[in-house]
Amino acid sequence: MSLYHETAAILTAAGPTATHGGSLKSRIFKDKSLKSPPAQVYALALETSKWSAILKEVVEASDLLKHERKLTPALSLLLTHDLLLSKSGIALPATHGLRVSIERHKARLNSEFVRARIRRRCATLDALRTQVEIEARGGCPVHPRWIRVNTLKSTVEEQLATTFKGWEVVESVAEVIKAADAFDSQQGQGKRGKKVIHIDGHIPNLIAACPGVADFTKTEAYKAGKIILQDKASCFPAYLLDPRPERDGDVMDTCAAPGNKTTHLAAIVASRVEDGKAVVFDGSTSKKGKKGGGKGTTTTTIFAFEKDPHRAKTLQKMVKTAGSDSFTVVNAGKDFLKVNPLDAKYRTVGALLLDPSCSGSGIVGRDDAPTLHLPSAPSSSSTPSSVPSTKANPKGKQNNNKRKSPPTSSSTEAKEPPTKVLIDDDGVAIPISSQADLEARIASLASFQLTLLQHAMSFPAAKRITYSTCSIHAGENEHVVLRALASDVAKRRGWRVLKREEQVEGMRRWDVRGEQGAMDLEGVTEGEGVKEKMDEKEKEEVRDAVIRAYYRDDGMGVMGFFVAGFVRDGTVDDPIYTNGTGTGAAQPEDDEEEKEDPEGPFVRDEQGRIVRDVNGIPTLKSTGKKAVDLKELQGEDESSVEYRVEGQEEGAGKEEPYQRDEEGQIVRDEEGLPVLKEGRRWKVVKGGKGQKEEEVSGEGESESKEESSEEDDGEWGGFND
Ligand SMILES: C[S@@+](CC[C@H](N)C(=O)[O-])C[C@H]1O[C@@H](n2cnc3c(N)ncnc32)[C@H](O)[C@@H]1O
Repeated sequence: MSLYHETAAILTAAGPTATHGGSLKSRIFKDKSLKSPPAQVYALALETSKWSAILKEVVEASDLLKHERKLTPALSLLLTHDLLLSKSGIALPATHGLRVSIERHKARLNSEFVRARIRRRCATLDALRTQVEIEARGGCPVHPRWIRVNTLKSTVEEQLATTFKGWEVVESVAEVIKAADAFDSQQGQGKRGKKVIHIDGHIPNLIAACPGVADFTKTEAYKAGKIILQDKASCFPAYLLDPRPERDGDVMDTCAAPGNKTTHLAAIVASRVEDGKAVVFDGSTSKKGKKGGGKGTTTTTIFAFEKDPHRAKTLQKMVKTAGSDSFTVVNAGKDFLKVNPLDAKYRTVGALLLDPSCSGSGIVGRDDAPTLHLPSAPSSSSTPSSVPSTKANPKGKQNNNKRKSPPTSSSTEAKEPPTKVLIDDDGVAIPISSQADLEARIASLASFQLTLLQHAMSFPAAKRITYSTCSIHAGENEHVVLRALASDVAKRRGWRVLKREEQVEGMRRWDVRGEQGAMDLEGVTEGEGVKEKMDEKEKEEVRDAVIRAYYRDDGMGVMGFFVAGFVRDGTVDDPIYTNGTGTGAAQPEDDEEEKEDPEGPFVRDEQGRIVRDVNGIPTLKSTGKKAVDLKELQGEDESSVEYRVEGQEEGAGKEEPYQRDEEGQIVRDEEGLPVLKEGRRWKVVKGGKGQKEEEVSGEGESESKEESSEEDDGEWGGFND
């Protein structure tokens, strides 16, 4: 198969029927069956897609597909591209059938191409080239290359002296954008970008560099994890979350791969260093009741979850390269929704970053193919002429009226492609052919995003959350925030939005805030409480609190993005965490018992606290003796337990479980109770045949439940909100 056939197959597989498989680049580079060099296939596919709107006009106006019935629409685009735009022409031998079939129409194709350029008011091919590049990025100018210096491994100073040695540091991002624009208009002419960088004024340790100078992925700094290529807007969530070990304890990144934000969190957490250790949590007051009475000098843990096992591998690699693996636990292939917030492992998680899958509509101009415009194939009834018509469409108009009816095709490629293929940020391609399609897709994503956010809100010690998307749709952004705030879990637990004046300095100064139009709540259904409960003042507070970024010519040079912060002060808490389930929630353990059992069966001290021995076992008021140690019973085989029913003869009616002495007498302890055979234990139950109701209530039960939750793997059946 030729380069052209292989590329055509790849391009058309990304069309209407493709719903998965990742970005164009990853599909090509992972395709082991390709005979042509993947880089060549990718360059051809990408460039032809960029030019396809113009090439489609050229192919249709010249009737190429009518005359060359062996050509498919995709092949015609690829060959025309190389014929008209590639310096080296068509990459086939001069006698190759495909090459011949296109070159015999060269004059006609050329003149249609000139017409297409003039229609676009471009005096030169270079001007047209610039226009095509801008259109391919959705009408936006080229952006700087954003580079985050990973402070776990390097410093801005070190990078200026090494990776950016010889680069000029300019005062504003606007100067970098200007240089980037200049480079953009010269693309394809072998020109390089200008060596200028700007140190960002909003996000610490972030650099904007002019593209087209260096391939940073090839630098030593990149390979060593000293620099990370991450758009400025994508740095907002971790920076806004502002995790502080002494205040927030452990941190969770709930949807983590590939790991840009996980590693950013790690760098921020570690930047709180004072004593050489990565992170120190002092186990202060709000953590009362934790195992061991607080973590003392334990390092903070970042728990990262990634549902997709393949993406999780990238995450693991990135965490390691960034040097944060010693305090990041990667839960590979783990669905965050199945994580039990009450699991003891997560009882000190105070800050969560939620960056779920979204429509990706803010990512324009990323390394993927723009929409492919395929020319219509001729209907099977039309008669091909053997020679190219030089008179078709003499006025140079677009030949749209030639085919008023939908194209009938002999080739599957001839099908009209969907209006747009929405490639979400996980690389999933969804054909969107109507506004209704788009709305349905956004609604489905929003419902999943809201579920994740409510789940994050249910973690007992959580006090801070950021929610972010790289979407521009209000349905995935402001609406999710408003719906989450109106939800039961938010109300019950006292979650509110992190106001602008409470945000970290750089984010406070970022002026692009929530969309006014989004506050009309168009598309949000009645009944969720948002429309009913939220007044205008509250909505305005939210609008000013949330942060947006747009991929457009606004001088910011960033991708489309959205982030909101949530906080709760922790004085309001959910009864589920304080009803004696022993989850380590904000309420002290003894208070929980107080609620459960105001009088209680246990001996108390003068302050009303239950008296316990070193093992935490309380003393029964009724007997003055220790309550039965359920902890020891935990995990034992039921058959090893002998139930002694109050008021009954011990062991009555059962196979004898007691020890006997040499004379055959039952061995008894000082209280007269028979001593059980080895491996057997007493358990006291209240009267009644076969009942196994434990005499020790409340706390004992909660202890055993807590233990078992510590042992499980954190999988969770769901939070019934
Ligand atoms: C937008 S990406 C995250 C990007 C990442 N935060 C970064 O900055 O590198 C969303 C990720 O969440 C993962 N994901 C989606 N649903 C998830 C879930 N329920 N639990 C864990 N991961 C999930 C997806 O597989 C995808 O890798």
